[in-house]
Parts: sequence; structure tokens; C-alpha cells
Amino acid sequence: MPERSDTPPPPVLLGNEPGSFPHSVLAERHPAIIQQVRDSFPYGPEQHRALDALLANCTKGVIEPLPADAHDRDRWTAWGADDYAGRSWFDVPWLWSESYFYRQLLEAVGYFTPGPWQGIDPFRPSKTAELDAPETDEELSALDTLADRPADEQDRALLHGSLWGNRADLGFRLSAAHGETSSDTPPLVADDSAPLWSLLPPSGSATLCLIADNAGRELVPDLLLIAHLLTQGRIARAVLHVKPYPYYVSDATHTDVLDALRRLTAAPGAAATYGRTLWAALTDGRLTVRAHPFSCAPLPYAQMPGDLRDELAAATLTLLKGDLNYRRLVGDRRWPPTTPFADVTAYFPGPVAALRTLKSDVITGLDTRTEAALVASEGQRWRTGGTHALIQVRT
Ligand SMILES: O=P(O)(O)OC[C@@]1(O)O[C@H](CO)[C@@H](O)[C@@H]1O
Repeated sequence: MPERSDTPPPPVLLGNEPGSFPHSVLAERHPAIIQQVRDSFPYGPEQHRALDALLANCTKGVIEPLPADAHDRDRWTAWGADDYAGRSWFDVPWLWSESYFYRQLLEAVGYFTPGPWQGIDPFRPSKTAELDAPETDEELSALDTLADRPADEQDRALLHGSLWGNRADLGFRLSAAHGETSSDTPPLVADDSAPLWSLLPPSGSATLCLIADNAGRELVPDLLLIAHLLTQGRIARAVLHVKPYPYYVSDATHTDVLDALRRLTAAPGAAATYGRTLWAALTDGRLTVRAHPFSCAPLPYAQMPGDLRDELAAATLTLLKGDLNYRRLVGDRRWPPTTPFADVTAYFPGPVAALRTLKSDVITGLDTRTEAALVASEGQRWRTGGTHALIQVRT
């Protein structure tokens, strides 16, 4: 946990305050996700019974341990499962209870159990529907006109494509009231793109670690950004961190990377060129995909294990995508919005950037004027509506 020497950190977010966003996720979003999973495949009576039990447990019960023979039981013990067992889902850190919900959901559908449902991603139908949607074709065809634009315009377009791709979060869509902001404040509440580009100069030898978030219409622009940086010589190598198992509905796994790559290589025009660049980079090792267990940990990055810390320390830049990664990066706490981003990320082992649309209460690094303008025009809605975004960098 990033500590500032003078003041103790503010409290960790819990889900026990009715009317709060975390409470609504536990009380409303999780039941909706269970229903979505029931509808996604013709699961048998055993899985439906387990989903019934999970629904009752996560809304009215207490946290129960994983089965004694679960392959990752020891890992979850180390991550706090024994400390939280027996307590209401609403009374433990929200980050922890949300993360454990996805682990228990996979348990219910037999994802880890030898048998016909082992390894079947319950969210795959919604992920592939999104990848196949006509909107994805439109986004890919925009690459054809981009090819003729100056390099700095391409840089900006691909960075912003990756940033705003973060709105494509299927869990968020289950509960968010969509629509453009009525706010007259600018969509970007912080924009450190200049220091970001100066960390990745052309003709450099940089290594980028991109810690991905959602599959489909977020992962596609993330991959396009990597392909562009490789082509421009702004990076020599990229490591793409994905989730080792389905998580937070639409989070990207290795299978999702392969689906997105096929979507690119099969597309007409410039998109296929990006796809071929990525295919070649995977083949010759300039691009690697990692699925570290800590990517699904219910903990902030301040508690990352030594091997991951060493890996990120060696990167020129680690770029974290999305809202959940932001919560884990700065700590899922009630930070005053003007808390410096550099202070809360001081523990991180190397230069770090966050690209995120705002979908939960946690925020740091705002200047006083920006915060005041947001509050004056929207109250606190800007924090969770997905209508605003940020690019924050600690060099
Ligand atoms: O990480 P992502 O995909 O940008 O967002 C995940 C999210 O939808 O889920 C969490 C609540 O469940 C919030 O942090 C956020 O709104």
C-alpha cells in the first residue's frame, strides 16, 4: 500500500453502504451476471443448482471457502480467504468480494472441474458477439484513412482508440445508464500524453508492458496500438498481460487475444496489415502474452509478488488499462481526488501509465479546478458514468 509519511491513507472501499456504487455492484450487478451466465449456455441441473446457491450466498450469505481440492485454494488463502470466510460479502473490501465472486462463479459452472464444462468461458458468447458486431467493422475501416495522416496524428488516434475502447466493458453495460454526458467539462479529466510519448521516442528500444482489460472492442484497439508502436519503432518489444481465466465478464484471456487477432487478419484493408504485424511479432518473440495469476488477484498492485515486480521493473513503461486496474494501481480507497497520482504510485517498480474511462468512485491526480468544474456541472456522476477518461503517467 502506498503510504504517505504524513497522513494515514483513507479507508478502503467496502460494499456495505446502501445507495453507493459498490453496494449496487454486489446487490444488483452480480445477480444480473448470474442470470446472464445461465442464459449463455445450456448448463445442466448441477450448474443451475450451483448458480442458485451462489446467488443466495453472494446476496444474503457469508463468504465460504473454496472446495478443499480446488487447485488454487492455497493461493486464495494467501490472498485472504481464511480471514474473510464467515463474513458478509458486503463487509469485506469491495475489491476482494468482487474478485472472489468471479472465482466462485467459475466454480459453479464447472470451469475448473474435469468434465464437459471445464475451460468453457461463460462470457464467450457475449465477447464474440461484440467482436463480430458491425461497429467493429466501422472502427477497423477507419484505419484505412488514418494510414495517410501524419505520424503524430496516428499516435494520438491510436492512443485515444485504446483509451476510449475501455468504455466497451460488458459488465458495466449491465448496470450503467448509458448516454453522453450533459457535462460541459472536457471528456479528459487528466491528460499526460506528452510524458507518455516522451518515454517511447521513435527509433528507441523500449519494452512496453500493457496490462490489458476487456476483450473485444477494447482489446482490438489495444492490439492496434501495440502494432503501431512496433511499426513506428517506438517500442522494440511488448508484453501483453491478460487474465488467466474469465473475469469481470469481459476481461481478456489468451483465447480472446487469438480471436481478436483473427478478426484483424481476416479484415479488409489496413486492419489486416496491423494483424499481420502482430502475428509476425508473436511469432518472432517481439510480442509475448502473459497470464500471471496475480492478474486475477483481489489485491492492489502494491502487493504484487516479486517475479511480477522484477518483470515490470525491467519495462520502459507499464501501461494499465481500465477501471479495475486503476483501482488496483492506486489502491481502492476514498482518495481525495487531488491526491497526487505520483504519490500513490510511488511504490510501482518503474514508469507507469493509466488509460481509463471513469467507472467507479476511485480517482486521484485531478487539479483543483478540474474537480470543482466536474462537481459543479454533474455532482458526483462523472466518477462512475464512463463518460470521462484519463491518461495519467508517473515517469
Ligand atoms: O475494469 P473495467 O473493465 O474498465 O471496469 C470494470 C467495472 O465495470 O467493474 C467495476 C465494478 O464492478 C468497476 O470498477 C468498473 O465499473
